[in-house]
Amino acid sequence: MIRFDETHAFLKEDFDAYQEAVNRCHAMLMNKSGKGNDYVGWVEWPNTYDKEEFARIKKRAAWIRENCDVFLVCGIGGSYLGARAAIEMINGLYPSQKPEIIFIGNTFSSTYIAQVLRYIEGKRAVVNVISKSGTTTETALAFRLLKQYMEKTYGKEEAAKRIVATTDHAKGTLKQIADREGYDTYTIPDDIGGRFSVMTAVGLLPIAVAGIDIDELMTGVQAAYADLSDPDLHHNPAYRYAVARRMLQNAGKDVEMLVTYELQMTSFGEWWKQLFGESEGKEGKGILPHSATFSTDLHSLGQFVQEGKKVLFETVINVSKPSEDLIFPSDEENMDQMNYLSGKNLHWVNQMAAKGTLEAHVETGKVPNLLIEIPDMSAHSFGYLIYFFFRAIGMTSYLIDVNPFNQPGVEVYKKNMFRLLGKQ
Ligand SMILES: O=P(O)(O)OC[C@H]1O[C@H](O)[C@H](O)[C@@H](O)[C@@H]1O
Repeated sequence: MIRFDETHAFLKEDFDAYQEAVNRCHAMLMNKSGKGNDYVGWVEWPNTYDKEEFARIKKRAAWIRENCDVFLVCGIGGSYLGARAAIEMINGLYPSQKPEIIFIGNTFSSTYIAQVLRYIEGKRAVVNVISKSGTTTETALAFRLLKQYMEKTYGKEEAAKRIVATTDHAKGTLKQIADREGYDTYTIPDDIGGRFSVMTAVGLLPIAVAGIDIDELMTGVQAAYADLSDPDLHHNPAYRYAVARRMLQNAGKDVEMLVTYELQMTSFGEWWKQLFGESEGKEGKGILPHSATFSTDLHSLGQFVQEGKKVLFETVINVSKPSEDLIFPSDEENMDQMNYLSGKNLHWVNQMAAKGTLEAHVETGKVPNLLIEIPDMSAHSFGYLIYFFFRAIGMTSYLIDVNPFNQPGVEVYKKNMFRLLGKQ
C-alpha cells in the first residue's frame, strides 16, 4: 500500500545491522514496556477503538452537517492539526460541500480571532471545542469568546446544543464546563497523546462533519496495522524509514524536509511536524522536521535545497493517482509557447516535475531523498499514512533512547507567559 524507496539516499550502513535493535524496540512498543509506556494506546487503537462512540460520532456529524453553515474547530496542536490535514488532503482546499470548517483556538492573534467572530455572524454555527488537558490557554481563550457569542446569538439552551466538547473522560476544566452546561462530549483516551489522536474523536468528528467517510479512514488505519506488524526490516516500510532516518542523521543530516507535490497536503506537513518534532526533539537529540510543497516552494526554498549547506535530506510523498486531472488544451496562436504540453495530463506534468527535481537534488545537489509512494488522497490512504508515521516515529525515537510520548519542553514558554500575564 505504501512503497518506500531509500535507494536515492546515499545510505552507507547496512539495514541488517539494525534488525536486533528494531526487534527490541518493536517489542517495547507492542508490550508497552518502553519509555512513555502509558501513552501507547494508539498502537492497538485500530482494533480496540470505541465502536459505540464511533457510531455516535457519525450520527452527531450528520446532525451538524444539516444544522450549520460554519463548523468551528477550537483546538491547538494535536487537537486540530490532524483534522485539518485530513480534511484538506481528502476534500481539497476549495470543497463545494457545506459546512465550511474554520479552525480557531490555535492562536492568540487578536486580529485572527476578531475576524473569525465577525465572519461567522449571520451564519448558522456549531462549535467543537477540543482539548485533551482541558486547560490549554489558546483554546480556552478562544472558547470563552465563542461560548459568549453562541449564547448571545442562540440563547443558552440552543447554544448548549450547538457546542460539542472533546476532552478527557474525567479531568480538566473543559470537562467540568461541558458537564455543567450539558454539552455533548466525546473522549480522548487516557493512553493516547494529542499528536497521536487524529484517529480518535479528536479528528474523527471534524473529519466526519466535513463529509468524509470515517469508516474508510479506519480501514486504512487497520490495513497499516496489519501490514506493519512484522518487525523484519525487509517487510516493514515504516521501520525501514525509521532506520533510514537514523542512518542519515549518523551521516550528518540534522534536518528532514517532508515534501509533497500536492498543495492540499500542505497541512499534512504541519501535522507531521508536530508528530516528529514533539516526539523526537528532546535531550539535545532528534532531526529537525521541516516541510515544503513542491513545485510551489521550489521557487523559494529550492535554491537552498539545491546549493545551500548540506544539512538536510528530503522525504518525498508521491501520490500515484490525483483526485482530479485535466488535459492541457492546445492553442492555435501558441503565444505563450505552451503547445508542447497540449494533450498532456496535468498530473503527468506534476510527476515529471517531481522526477526532474529528484534528479537535480540527488544527482547534482547530493541531497539524500527518501521516497514514499501512496496510491491516492482518499480517506483510506490518509488512515494508512498516519499509522505508518505513528509506527515510524515510535521506532525511530526508541532507536535513540528518547521517550516519544512526552513534551516537557513545551512547558517552558507557558511558564514565562503565565508570569507575564499575571496568572496566579
Ligand atoms: O489538547 P490539549 O491538551 O489542549 O493540547 C494541545 C497541544 O498543546 C500542548 O502544549 C502540547 O505541546 C501538544 O502536544 C498538544 O497537542
